[in-house]
Amino acid sequence: MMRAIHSSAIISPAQMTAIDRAAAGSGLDSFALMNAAGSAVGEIALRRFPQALRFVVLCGPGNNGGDGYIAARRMRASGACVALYALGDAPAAGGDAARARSACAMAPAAFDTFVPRSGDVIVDALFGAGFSRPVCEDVAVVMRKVTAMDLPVLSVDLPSGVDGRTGAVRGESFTAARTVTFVARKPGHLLLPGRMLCGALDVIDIGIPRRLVDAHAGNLRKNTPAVWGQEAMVLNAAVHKYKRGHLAVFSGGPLSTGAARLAASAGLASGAGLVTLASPELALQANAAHLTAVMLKAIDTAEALETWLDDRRISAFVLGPAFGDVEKARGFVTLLRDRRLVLDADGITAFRDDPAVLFDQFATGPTRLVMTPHDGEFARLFADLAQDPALSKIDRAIAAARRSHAVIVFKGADTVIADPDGRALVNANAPPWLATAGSGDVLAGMIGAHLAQGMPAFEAAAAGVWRHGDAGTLAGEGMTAETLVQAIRPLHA
Ligand SMILES: NC(=O)C1=CN([C@@H]2O[C@H](COP(=O)(O)OP(=O)(O)OC[C@H]3O[C@@H](n4cnc5c(N)ncnc54)[C@H](O)[C@@H]3O)[C@@H](O)[C@H]2O)[C@@H](O)CC1
Ligand SMILES: [K+]
Repeated sequence: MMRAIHSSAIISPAQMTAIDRAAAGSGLDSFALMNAAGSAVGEIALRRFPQALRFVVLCGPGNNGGDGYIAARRMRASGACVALYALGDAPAAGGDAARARSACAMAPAAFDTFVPRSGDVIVDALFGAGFSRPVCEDVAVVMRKVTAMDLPVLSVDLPSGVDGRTGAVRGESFTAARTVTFVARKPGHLLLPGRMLCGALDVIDIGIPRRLVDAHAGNLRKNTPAVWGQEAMVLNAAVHKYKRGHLAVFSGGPLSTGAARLAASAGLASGAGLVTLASPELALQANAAHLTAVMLKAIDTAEALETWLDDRRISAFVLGPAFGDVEKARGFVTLLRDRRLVLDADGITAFRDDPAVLFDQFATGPTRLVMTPHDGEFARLFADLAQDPALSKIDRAIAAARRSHAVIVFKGADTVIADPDGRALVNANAPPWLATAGSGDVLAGMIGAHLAQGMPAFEAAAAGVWRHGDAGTLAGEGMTAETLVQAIRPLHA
């Protein structure tokens, strides 16, 4: 009776409200939806926490609490021991939550009388989509006690205290062992710190027709191969090496060549047909000593680069990893402005004093620039966006992409990929050990390879981020950037 959803859509709490209204407008019974939601929660609680001596259902004043009352009824009907506590005022008369509360036929005790005890499993139905202000101290105290006693928490929709739009914690929150949400994931399930607090996530179909969801969902998705797989080039024996793309990676000076070599080898492993390291004269020896399949070319000056660029078969470029010379970086970017380019690290920092100089050069024509900033680099180019507390990481990435005419890969454990046209993806397959020296250089090379093969910039970036996470998982804990490159799987593995 309960169906899990496998869609990659992510919908904001506001979009969820619009979907809700549309469902009511099309004649769907909103109480039936609440019944489906609450029953699913009750069933999952029974199935996943058979060790419970007592289920404690904590109900808030809104519809999240309504789901809690239905769950309590469902669990009681199966013979489980259920205790019910209500926070704040009774739900508004005539609404679904009030109806759920009276249908439950259990009188809830006052929230402040709850004393957690060993063997309790907490069903957290305090706040969900309507969470609107920091939790008060009474609630925070209970949250801290439950966490300190290590009691399992099953959260309804979201761990209470987590903002569904941003993933931020307001005041205090539960740390859930599982979260059951409805219709689709919300940003708070994927963005940090929310993601760390959700535990395992169940996304349940409560019977809202797909057409209503599609009509109100925006352009936000979870990053999966389904999003970019169509654009991934189908490689076969007839494909000439130039058709698989020629990627060029710029090296730093003699004492900082490793980062660019990592990017270059990652580009080759990701499927570029040819990769050339463009190196300063002084670093040629150091680079040559470590390269085999990657080719080497001396490029010191803007003039040398300009001549080299006559070769239009060089189909994408990576500039930034340990590049060092920011003035040279700015000059090179100007020459590369009509080419497909991944700008990372020093390539981003080079424009910190006047980001518009960079953005203007990519303002017209197809989207061809991909930037891969971590938090610090993002703040250098987009200080106002980085500092605006009202914005989520998704909002920031989308605004930055619009402003810079570039695909933005806003890195972190919850990397967001955004296109200037408003599409965005949140990535969720990266293991924590991917945060290691050189990992970003590998990512830049992987995205470069996809650009070189002709994938559109957004899909090239998304595929790079996903394959990077996949390789990290395969390489395992203790990996280094070198073993990460070795773990990159073929595009069509
Ligand atoms: N289609 C849907 O959207 C469905 C929604 N359902 C449930 O409905 C929930 C949303 O319901 P609501 O919009 O009523 O919102 P909530 O129940 O999440 O919260 C709203 C209530 O909590 C209060 N509140 C917010 N923050 C507070 C704080 N820090 N301290 C004290 N009180 C606070 C508000 O004043 C309001 O009374 C979802 O999370 C989900 O659990 C389900 O019933 C299934 C159907
Ligand atoms: K909740």
